[in-house]
Amino acid sequence: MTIELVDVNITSPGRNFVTLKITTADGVVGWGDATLNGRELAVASYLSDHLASMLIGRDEDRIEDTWQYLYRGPYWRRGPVTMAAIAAVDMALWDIKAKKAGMPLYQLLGGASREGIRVYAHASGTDYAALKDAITGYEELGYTAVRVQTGVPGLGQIYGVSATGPGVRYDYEPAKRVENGRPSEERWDTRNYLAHMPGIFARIREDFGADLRILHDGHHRMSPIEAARFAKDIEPYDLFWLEDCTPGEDQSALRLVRQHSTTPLAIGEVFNSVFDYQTLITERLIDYVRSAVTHTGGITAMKKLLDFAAIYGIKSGIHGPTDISPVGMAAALHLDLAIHNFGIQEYMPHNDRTLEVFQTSFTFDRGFLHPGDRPGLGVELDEDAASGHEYTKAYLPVNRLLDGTVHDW
Ligand SMILES: O=C(O)[C@@H](O)[C@H](O)[C@H](O)CO
Ligand SMILES: [Mg+2]
Repeated sequence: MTIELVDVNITSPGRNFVTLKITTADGVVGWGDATLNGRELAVASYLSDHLASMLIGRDEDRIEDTWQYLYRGPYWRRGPVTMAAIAAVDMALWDIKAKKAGMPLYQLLGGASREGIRVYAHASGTDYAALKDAITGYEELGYTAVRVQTGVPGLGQIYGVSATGPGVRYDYEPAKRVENGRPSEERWDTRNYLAHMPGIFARIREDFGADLRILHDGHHRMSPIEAARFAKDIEPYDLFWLEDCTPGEDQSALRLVRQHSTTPLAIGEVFNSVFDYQTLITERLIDYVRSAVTHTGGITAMKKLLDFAAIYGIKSGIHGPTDISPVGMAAALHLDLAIHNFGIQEYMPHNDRTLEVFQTSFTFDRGFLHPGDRPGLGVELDEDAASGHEYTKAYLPVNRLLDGTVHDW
């Protein structure tokens, strides 16, 4: 059969999502996530202005060939806009193939390698007391792993710290609706941060014991030598991982961190190709691959990337904040269930408005997710519900040092 219709849906049920819909000549519908936080319309244009006409009339079953056609065909390669567009096509074609087979996608990827997918939650607090409450709340829900972020003395609102207090469902997402056409700004100081954080990890270990998996996101803010010192300082607290300690472009920066510390390292949410990992994987400079399926060329590309990582003993830690739509999240869960070298999955539940627009079949039970057994990815977009939420510009903040210098965000 052939691809008959290619539609791009933009909706904003609390935040912006771009979703690709591919319909075959015999009426099978596949969905793909094309959401690129803050640059949504660029991917939507890439899909509708450039890829749609290339897809119509193609055989929907030829997923690998379509991937290569879209990747190698246009001469220009890689980059988050291109790779998110290719990812959306790839997810939609896998959704169609699995629906036609009458199987949940993970069956086509080799079947389940585990019973459930261990996830980590986002816990934060402006001070330690609030952070402790947030962690306690997640433990009560059965979570076995939490990412912890906290306020730093001397700094105001900073990355990763929820504005909502304890008891309110944690729904932190730093992309803010834009009112004057520009993103908001935050201030940062790495010295204050480095002085403050080790004590926070010490208190968490004291209060929660040895079992809890503790993760932390450095958000690309440290220089190589700062990251090396930090990773070494926090070794006694046995982190599950330290994420994005140095800027994402600089693969060799992690050599220095590695030489000084055994704290496990994760990186990759801003990567979009296996080539961004070439040095990191072959030199074993990281422990977890953080790519999003949505931003790294889809299921076809992620499966190859994770198989490559497996040869070097490196595991998955697929990106899953709320700027990945439920379609992209489902793609991650099917991979997580099927691959051998699964590490952990990030899980930031979508808000109720998002879940009215995207009907999901994945389930959460005491710290573990399962993608469900509906044929395909298991997520359907309700186009009527989606049409009620108009696109609203939202950007991640810009980060500056205390003297005003623009810094990594
Ligand atoms: O690890 C994470 O989930 C974060 O780094 C988010 O991807 C980032 O704040 C953009 O939303
Ligand atoms: Mg991150």
